[in-house]
Amino acid sequence: MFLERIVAQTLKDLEQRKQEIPLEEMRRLAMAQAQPRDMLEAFEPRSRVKLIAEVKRASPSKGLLAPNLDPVETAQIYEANGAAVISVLTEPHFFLGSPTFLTAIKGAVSVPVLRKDFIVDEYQVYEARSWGADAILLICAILDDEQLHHLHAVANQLRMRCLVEVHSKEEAQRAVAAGAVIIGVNSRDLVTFQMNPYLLRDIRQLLPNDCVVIAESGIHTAADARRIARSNVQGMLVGESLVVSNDIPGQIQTLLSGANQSTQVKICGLRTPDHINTAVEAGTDMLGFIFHEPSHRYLLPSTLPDLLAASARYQQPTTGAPDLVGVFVNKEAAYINEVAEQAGLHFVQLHGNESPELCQQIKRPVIKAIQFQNLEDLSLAQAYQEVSWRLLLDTPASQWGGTGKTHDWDLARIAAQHFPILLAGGLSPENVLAAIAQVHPWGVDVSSGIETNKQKDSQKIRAFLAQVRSSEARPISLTSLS
Ligand SMILES: O=C(O)c1ccccc1N[C@@H]1O[C@H](COP(=O)(O)O)[C@@H](O)[C@H]1O
Repeated sequence: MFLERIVAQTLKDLEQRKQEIPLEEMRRLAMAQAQPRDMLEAFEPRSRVKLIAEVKRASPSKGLLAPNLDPVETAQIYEANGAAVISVLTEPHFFLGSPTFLTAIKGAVSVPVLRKDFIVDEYQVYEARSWGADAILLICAILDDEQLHHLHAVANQLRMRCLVEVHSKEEAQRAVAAGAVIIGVNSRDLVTFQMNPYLLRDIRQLLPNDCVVIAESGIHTAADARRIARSNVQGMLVGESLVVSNDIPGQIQTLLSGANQSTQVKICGLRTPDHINTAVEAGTDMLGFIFHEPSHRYLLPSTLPDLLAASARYQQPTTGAPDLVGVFVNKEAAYINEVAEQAGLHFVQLHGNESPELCQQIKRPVIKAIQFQNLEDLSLAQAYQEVSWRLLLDTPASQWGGTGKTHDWDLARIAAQHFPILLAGGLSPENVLAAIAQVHPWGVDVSSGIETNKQKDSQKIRAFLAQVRSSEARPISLTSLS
């Protein structure tokens, strides 16, 4: 396994460096440094996803990426375009890095600098500080609990922050137990190098809300950035897609605006592989399935896995893989949890008059539909906001939802100023741009408006998504990122 090879090489190199500068001397050099910059502060305000931009010339999974990259110039471009932290590899054999890159970058930027190496020995922590690093990476997969606690403590004594990287639920629990406050979820399998786009969401649910969570690996497109933003992360660590880009400022803008300013789209009421394929191809973020029997869009929950298996585009492991949302009306919590588990749902949408207590019993993040009729309903929404992942505003109706009728967007705008909302009810390719401009929702949700004669219409699905994405093709200002 490549990890073992890197660690073995790291230990070999380390022995050499310890001969040149003994531990006591390295500790003294570390202590003599000026106070480090606080990486935790770089993630304020936590409501926005920040960028940790990585300087690297090569990687074990991809080989040479940018062998001639100028480390300092690249770091300065990153900072000038909104990166909150610069990550630097100093490992020379697999990443073509160097300690001189780190020291030179630290002197050339004003944001915190992270030493992102394979740290297994306290000597490397002192070394990192003596080179100017403000923070270090600790990889759970190469450390036992004792090492993790010890290295974390040494870094803290030096007032450095640690980014503690995890690849599994078990490692996430170990990181939390070690006192980690900044946790990186690396979605790339360390043995196969395969990406698991759903790992982040699964692990995020286990991490305390006050942790800073960083999405790591395979973040290339605006769709990837929107996907990680659905997992309530505070940062994304990006290397490859930046260093190989011939337009680094443009790529940073794509990712930051994808995470912070894009509109999430849910295409709802799907029942056929063709329409699922169309929605995925057109770039939807969420696929919705109606588990409410009276609806003409009803789908028997047990048929969802087969439906997805027959949808080639959903099966293709693209990094922007959409999330699955099951829509329920006034069902028991136990039933909802069972369906969610068996059908592999990522989110549960509760569209009836389910209580806040029931929302709390659901084992998936809840999207709670609210029929928002007047300003007094804002306090009702507040009660649900505490127990749901997102609030959905739909048009009040006796059949609960999917009416094709719009509601008061002025009221919706007021709600959107208080919470991130999913706007539903009567949206269509014709009116969705106006809705976004007026309400500024976190996301939009559509069903009737992409149907013809009560059947989904591929052309309308494409047109709807094209309209939403066209609203995002505008530059963002750097001040709006801070
Ligand atoms: O679509 C349905 O039949 C449905 C039934 C019961 C609860 C919710 C339902 N759909 C939700 O309604 C909105 C879409 O509204 P529209 O059709 O675009 O006006 C969406 O949230 C669906 O999940």
